[in-house]
Amino acid sequence: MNASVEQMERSEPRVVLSARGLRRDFGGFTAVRDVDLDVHDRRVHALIGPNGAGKTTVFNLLTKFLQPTAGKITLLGEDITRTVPDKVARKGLVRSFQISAVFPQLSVLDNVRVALQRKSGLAHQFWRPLSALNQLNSHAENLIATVGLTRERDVLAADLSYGRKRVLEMATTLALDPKVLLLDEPLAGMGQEDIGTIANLIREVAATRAVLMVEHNLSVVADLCHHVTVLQRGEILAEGNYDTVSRDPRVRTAYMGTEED
Ligand SMILES: Nc1ncnc2c1ncn2[C@@H]1O[C@H](COP(=O)(O)OP(=O)(O)OP(=O)(O)O)[C@@H](O)[C@H]1O
Repeated sequence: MNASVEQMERSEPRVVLSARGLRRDFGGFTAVRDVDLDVHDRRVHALIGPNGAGKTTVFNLLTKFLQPTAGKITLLGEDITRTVPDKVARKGLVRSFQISAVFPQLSVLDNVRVALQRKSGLAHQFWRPLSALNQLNSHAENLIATVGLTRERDVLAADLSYGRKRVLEMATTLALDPKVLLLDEPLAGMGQEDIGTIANLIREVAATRAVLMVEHNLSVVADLCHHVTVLQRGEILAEGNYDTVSRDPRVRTAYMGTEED
């Protein structure tokens, strides 16, 4: 490792995505209010809170699927408050399970190749046969190995179990090489074995990028996340590492009766 890389590894990770004074009104109802958020490179950041707290709305605001009523959003130092979703994704802010569609009638390999094709700008060559994607093969094989799907390489996506499908979605998302990865309840509906696989994958993925995730499974949040932001009724109730927020009496009250911990 050269000296500058080593220094970067040791230094405090930089903020890659930030929001200031984020607010969203729906008619007379304020779903998100005064939200300040800093998401750091090489860190897993969780957004948690009881049902209706505003987590999905914050995700939709950050990915520009919703326009904020007020506030500012910055990605890699650039103001993206008024940028359209497609452009935000191309700048490196990608929400998994959003634009990374999995095609059921394509194999695992072809799904990843198609995703890589989009990233490489070959997408406009749609009239070419699938064999035109061969140049992307080795990259696709690497990605499939990274997520642990090598054995299922030639299996149709439709024939994968639910958990393995989510792993494939992760691969197609990573094909876009996001700088900031937003994961919407990545462990929802999964069995214990798949939870372990996806959790390890998220940890690996965050070694080279930022991850912001909405997650209800608090033991996974405790295990995986460096930083936790707790929302309640659209506002930030508490933030810090899991130990700090889980000991906060306000957080315990907010969760009382909705989560066991
Ligand atoms: N398009 C909309 N129009 C009106 N109200 C909305 C709209 N979208 C969300 N809301 C309201 O905003 C509040 C926050 O909703 P949001 O879906 O962001 O919460 P959440 O924390 O993601 O909840 P959950 O954990 O249940 O998914 C809720 O009261 C919801 O009813």
